[in-house]
Amino acid sequence: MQFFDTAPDLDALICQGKFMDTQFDAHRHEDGKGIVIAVPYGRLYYAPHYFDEQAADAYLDYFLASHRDGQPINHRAHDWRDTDLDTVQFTNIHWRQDTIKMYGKTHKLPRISAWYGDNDCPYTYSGITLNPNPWTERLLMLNDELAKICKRRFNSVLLNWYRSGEDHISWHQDDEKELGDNPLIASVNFGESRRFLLRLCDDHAVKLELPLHHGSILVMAGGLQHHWQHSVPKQKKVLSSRINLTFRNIKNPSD
Ligand SMILES: O=C(O)CCC(=O)C(=O)O
Ligand SMILES: [Fe+2]
Repeated sequence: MQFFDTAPDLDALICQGKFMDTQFDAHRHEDGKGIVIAVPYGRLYYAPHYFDEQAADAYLDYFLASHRDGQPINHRAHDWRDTDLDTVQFTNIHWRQDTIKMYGKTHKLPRISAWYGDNDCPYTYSGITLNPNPWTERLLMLNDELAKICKRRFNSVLLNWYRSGEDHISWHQDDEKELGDNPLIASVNFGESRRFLLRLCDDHAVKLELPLHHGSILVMAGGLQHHWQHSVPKQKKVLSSRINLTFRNIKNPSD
């Protein structure tokens, strides 16, 4: 698997107070690992290499640990695109390929997902309702790590597994009712780097691209989910896996 092997200098991401070649103000976060980018209606925390290579590798191995017919699968060498996942046992994560109904027809989502969280408050996502699995130790470790940045704990996490560059997520906003006003969403990434795109709903010319590398963290805050859309487009040349986790707070109807 090909990863970026040099941590880019955070200062190189900020050019005269702006993020790269954009018009958005940016400054270094006090943690020394990330930068804060101010955008209309919201702000982002972006740490391209929050976890070191070794820690990130261990997370990737954990999420994709699996076997078939009693034989362990080497997830890095395995071609997942041609694999029927019903024939694979995953050791740590209950991966599933969800379906979505559009114009009366059922379609498989172009990625594999899993939902984990505090209790059984169901969450409706892309028209499907998911009940969370109970937290695992490693997911709780990530939640604790995010608390350092976000100063809060999340009650749930959606895991997405992009088996190759064919898997993707189309333009959308995470603005479901259950997430409340101005939801804080923290994304953690392992495996292949993928392009993460943001655009203003009212003016698609106002946009931002952030590469999400192995071991990166991106936090979306403020009114971002109400005013911006985001997507992870197909990247035909990407042949192996990327795991993305988005930590969220789901409001209970009783809250
Ligand atoms: O894979 C990503 O980086 C984003 C996933 C996402 O936007 C979502 O699950 O809502
Ligand atoms: Fe999203």
